[in-house]
Amino acid sequence: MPGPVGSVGVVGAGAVGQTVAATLVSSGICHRLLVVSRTVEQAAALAADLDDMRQTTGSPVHPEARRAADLIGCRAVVVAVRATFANTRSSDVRMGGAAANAPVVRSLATALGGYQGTVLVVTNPVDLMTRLFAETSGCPRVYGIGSNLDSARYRLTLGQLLDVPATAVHGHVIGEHGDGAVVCASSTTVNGTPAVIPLAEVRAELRTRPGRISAGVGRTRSGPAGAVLSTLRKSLGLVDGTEELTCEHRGDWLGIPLRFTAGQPVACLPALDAGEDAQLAATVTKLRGAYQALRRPAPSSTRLETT
Ligand SMILES: NC(=O)c1ccc[n+]([C@@H]2O[C@H](COP(=O)([O-])OP(=O)(O)OC[C@H]3O[C@@H](n4cnc5c(N)ncnc54)[C@H](O)[C@@H]3O)[C@@H](O)[C@H]2O)c1
Repeated sequence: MPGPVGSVGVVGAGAVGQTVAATLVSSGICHRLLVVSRTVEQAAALAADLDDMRQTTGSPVHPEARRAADLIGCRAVVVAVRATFANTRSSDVRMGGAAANAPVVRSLATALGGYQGTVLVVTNPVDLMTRLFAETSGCPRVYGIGSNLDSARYRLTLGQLLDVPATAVHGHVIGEHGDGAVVCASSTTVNGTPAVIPLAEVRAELRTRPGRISAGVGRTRSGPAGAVLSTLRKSLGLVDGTEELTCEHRGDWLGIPLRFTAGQPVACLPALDAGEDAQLAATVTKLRGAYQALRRPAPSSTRLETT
C-alpha cells in the first residue's frame, strides 16, 4: 500500500468523530490529523488524547486542534457533527435529525466553500446531509457514508444465516441509509452462485442492529469509523475497490456502489428485479421530497430567533 497522505480533517468530537480520529491515528493513513469541533476546548481535548495514542503506539499521525477554515489544505475531511436535539422518533429515526443538523452542515459547507478535496459526510440523515453539503459548498467530491455500512452488515448477517464467511457473500444495500434501504437480493451471490436470500430476517437485522448497539453502548461508532477508513483508502487512491456511498446519480442523491480506480469513482449499479426497482424508485421519491422540504423556509413561528 502507498505511504501516508498529507492531512485529513475530522469535524465533530463526539462518539463517531472520536472513533474515526482514533482509527485514523492507529491506521497511519495520514501525516497530520486536524480535529475541529463545536468548541476549541473540545477539539484541543480530543487532539491531546489522540497525541497520547500517537506516543503510546508510535503512530506517524500528528493530531492538531484546528478551526474549520484550516481544513482547506486537507486531502479529505470527515463530517461527523450532530446538533444537540432529542430524537423522539421510533421509525425513520435518522430523518429525526434533519431539521436540527441542517444548519450545522450548511454553515460548515459555507466555511469550506470551494474546497477541492474529498468530503465524507457521516451526519444523519446522511443522504440529505450529503446533498446539502455538496450543493451549499460546491465541493466536487462529496460522498455520504451509510449504504456501505449497511452493505457490510448485510454480508455479515447473510454469512451468519447461511453459515458461510461474509467474504463469500457479494451483494449490495443501496438507496437510503434508513428505512428506504433496498437490499439487492436478486443480484447477490454466495460463493459465486445466486442464492435464496432470507429477506425478512436480513431486513429485521438491518433495522434493529443499530438500535441494539446504541442501547448497549450509547451510540454506534466503530462500524461507521470502519466504513470511513475503508472509503478514505479508496477515495484517496490508496487501494482500488467498491464502496456503496451517497452521491449524485441522475439528478438525485442516494447510496449506490461506486467503483474507485486510482481514486476516481464510477457508478456500478447492480441489475435490479422489478420489486427492487420499484422500491428504489419509491426511495428516490422519498429522499427528493424530504430534501425539498428541508430547503423550504420554516414557518415564521418555528424559525430560530436571530436577534
Ligand atoms: N452515516 C452513518 O453510517 C452514521 C453512523 C452513526 C452515526 N451517524 C451520525 O453521525 C453524527 C454524529 O454522531 P455522534 O454519535 O458522534 O454524535 P455526538 O453527539 O456524540 O457528537 C457530535 C459532535 O458534533 C459536534 N458539533 C456540534 N455542532 C458542531 C459545529 N457547529 N461544528 C463542529 N462540531 C460540532 C459536537 O460538539 C459533538 O462533538 C450523527 O448525526 C449520527 O446520527 C451516522
